[in-house]
This record gives sequence, C-alpha cells and structure tokens, in this order.
Amino acid sequence: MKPNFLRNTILDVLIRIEKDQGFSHLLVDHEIKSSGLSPKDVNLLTEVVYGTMQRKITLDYYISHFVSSKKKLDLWVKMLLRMSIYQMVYLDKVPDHAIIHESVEIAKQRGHKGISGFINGVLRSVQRDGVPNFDNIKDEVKRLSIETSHPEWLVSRWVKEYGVSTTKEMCQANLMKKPQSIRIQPLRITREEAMERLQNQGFEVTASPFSPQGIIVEKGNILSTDLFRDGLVSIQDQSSMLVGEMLDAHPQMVVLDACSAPGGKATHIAEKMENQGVLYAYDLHKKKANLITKKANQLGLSIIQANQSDARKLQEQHEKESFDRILIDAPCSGLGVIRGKPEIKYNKNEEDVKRLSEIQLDILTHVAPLLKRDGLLIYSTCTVDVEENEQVVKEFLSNHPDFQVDPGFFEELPNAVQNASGITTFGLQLFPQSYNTDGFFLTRLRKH
Ligand SMILES: C[S@@+](CC[C@H](N)C(=O)[O-])C[C@H]1O[C@@H](n2cnc3c(N)ncnc32)[C@H](O)[C@@H]1O
Repeated sequence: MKPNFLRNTILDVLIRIEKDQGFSHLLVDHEIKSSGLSPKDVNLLTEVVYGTMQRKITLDYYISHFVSSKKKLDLWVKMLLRMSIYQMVYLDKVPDHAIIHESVEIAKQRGHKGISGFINGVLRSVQRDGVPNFDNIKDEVKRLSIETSHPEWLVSRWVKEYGVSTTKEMCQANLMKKPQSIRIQPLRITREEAMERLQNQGFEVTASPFSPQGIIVEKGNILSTDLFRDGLVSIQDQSSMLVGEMLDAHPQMVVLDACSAPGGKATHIAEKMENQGVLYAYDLHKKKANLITKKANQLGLSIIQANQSDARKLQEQHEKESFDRILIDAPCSGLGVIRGKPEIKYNKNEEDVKRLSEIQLDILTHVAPLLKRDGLLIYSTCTVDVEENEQVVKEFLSNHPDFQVDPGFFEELPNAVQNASGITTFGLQLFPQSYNTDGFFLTRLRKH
C-alpha cells in the first residue's frame, strides 16, 4: 500500500463528493468494497468522510480564522485542511502531531514545498490556539448555520416554519449518529427469533415502538449477517415503517405504490398482505424499477409487479377507482435524511423545494382518481418542509372535496408517536430529534 494510503483515499472521496456532487454513501460504499481496507480503517474512513461533510460550514469558519480570505485555495488543499481540522477538533483517535505529520506528507506528494509549509503552518496554529467559538456571531440564524453547518437559507426557512427551538434541536440532531433499524420478513421469521439470533451474534438490539416488525440495532453491522443475506430481514428506517403500518393493506387487496424504488415500502406492504393479492409498483426510472423486483425476490415476495412508469401517466394503464390502497412516497428534497446523506443540505436550494412541491401535487392529482371509493391513500416524503408536506396536502384537499385526512389515521398511530409535536390537521411530521429516526412526513387520505 502507498504511504498515507488511508488518508489519501479519504481525501479523494471528499474531493469527488464535492466536485461531482456525488452521493457520499455511494462513494463510501464503493471505496469500502474496492480498496481492501481493514475494518478499523473502514471505520475511520467512514467517520472522517461523513464527519467532514457534516461539518463543512463550521470547518470553513475555522479555516477562515487562520487563512486570509484573499488566498485562493485549490480544492484538494481546502479538503485536506477540512479533514485534518475535523480530526483534530472532533476525534480523539489519532494524536494531533500524527494528523499534522500525515497531512504535510500528503501535501508534499500532491503539491509543491510551499503548500506543505502552508498546511503545516495552519494546522500548527490550530493545534496551538484552538479553534474559535461562535460567541461573537450575533445574528441567531447565522450562528446556528455556522455552529451546526446548515446553509443559512435552510435554517432561516426552518425557523419560519417550525420556530427557533425546534430548528436548533433539528440542526443539532442532524450532526448525531442514528441507530440502524431493520424490519423482519414476518412470513419467514418472528421478531423474537430474529432478536435472539442477533443477540447471540453479539448485536445490541431493541424492539421498535413504531412497528411490530421493527428492530433497532444499536451496535453491529447487519449487512454481514446470515439474516440479511438470506432475506429474513431488510434495512429500513423506523419512520418509513410507519407507512406500511398505516396503509392498512390486507391480503387479496389491489394496491398501488406509485413511486416505489428501491422498494423498501412496497416489500413491507406485500408482507402486510401476506404475499396475497397484487401490488403494482412503479418508478420513473427503468433501472430503479428493476431494484424493486430484486428486493422482492430477496424477500420471497411474489405479488409485486414492478414496472417503469411516470406516476402521472398511470391512468393510461389502470382503470379509475381500481385500487383499494395507494401509496405516494413522493420524490422530495430529502431534508429529513441529512444524517445519512450530508451533501443534501449543501446541494439543495429553495427553488428545488418549490419545483418538487409542484411535482408532488401533480403526482397526487393524477394518481388520486385511481383510488376506489372508501379507499385509503398515503402521501409521504422523507423531508422536513411545510411547502412539500402540509401545503401539498392542503392544496390537494382544497381541489378534491371527495378526499379528507382520515380521522382514523391519528387514532391508529402507534402509541410512541400519538403525542408527537409534528402532528397537524394535515398529517404527521416526524423530526429527527424526536425519536432518533429520519425526518419524515406521512398522512392518510380517505376518498368518499
Ligand atoms: C422517495 S423515493 C421512493 C422510495 C420507495 N418508496 C422506498 O420505500 O423504497 C421516490 C421515488 O420516486 C421516483 N420518481 C420520481 N418522479 C417520479 C414520477 N413522476 N413517477 C414515478 N416515480 C417517480 C424516484 O425515482 C424515486 O425512486
């Protein structure tokens, strides 16, 4: 292996995420599979890549105290400073002098002597003086933006939508790790048996209060287990499990999942239907639609018919009022899943939110006629934003007097979320800080 291989790899991944606006989880997964790193190095790579991405704005604030704003930094130099300062401030695994030494070596390999001297100077100043605090930033939104590394437009928007204290908690929660959760395939294994088998393999697990199929995995890598390999469990955030729980799908029903890939919720619904009936699952992209079939096969679920289609054109293939249940898990800005995909907070903007809310309403409007009378439709997103969630539902209802938010929805929510702070007349907004889940919105509409 080349000298400083691990840190050079981390630097390359960070540069690619920034330059190509790549997804951190895909790039990290690719690197883990192809680089032959040891489990210990994989942990450090994951921690430093995600941590540096999560704290980008804060790290740039620190850097601005040691480097004149007039100095133009190459991307790799900026990234090397960010990842080095991240390790010095937030991790205690490696001593500062070792971090500085390695960073200077990398700078020598990639640049000229002046650059390695510059890196050495900045990092030694950080080591000597420590990083600045945020006390002198008087504007609250700006301070929160820099302290928790969320862009100012987003902090300001959340403050308007949810108030200062919820926003503060949300921004801070977005910097924390979230436990993984899994869902058992109940036609193959019980929750008790799965928990026992995992405990026997050294996992720390607890039963999810969101779903009788859910298990929270506090510690351990589920991907390496036979349970996962053999399709007895699948990975799913607890918030997403609420969809399958609340759709109230039964065996022999005809169900539509209009925006379905990669099929996490479709497979849950098929499990609820005990693999009897039919579940049509569509996605705009053919490649993604294939993922649904793959997942269904892994879990031994044969009632899912996955195909490519634009949800807005499904009336060309299906009769009006032909579905007992419909799920619209709409494309969204993803502001609820920042913990797992930190680049989202930097790549999205207010125009994206507006554009997506128009698409969401359009999909809802075109799919709604397919629902039978007295049927149920769930609208959900993995975002935290009023315009994409409550406003879309409000607008849809104002144009569709034959639909209402199903009062039974609120009554049937699991006890754990009965008093959630995000409940409004339009549905349930889960905040990441409330139950240590993704940020997620769902509501259930009934057609009369
Ligand atoms: C939030 S994801 C769905 C996640 C999925 N329900 C699950 O649980 O695995 C939204 C999906 O909608 C798809 N999509 C976007 N626009 C669409 C459209 N007009 N019609 C159908 N699918 C669409 C995207 O490709 C994406 O896979």
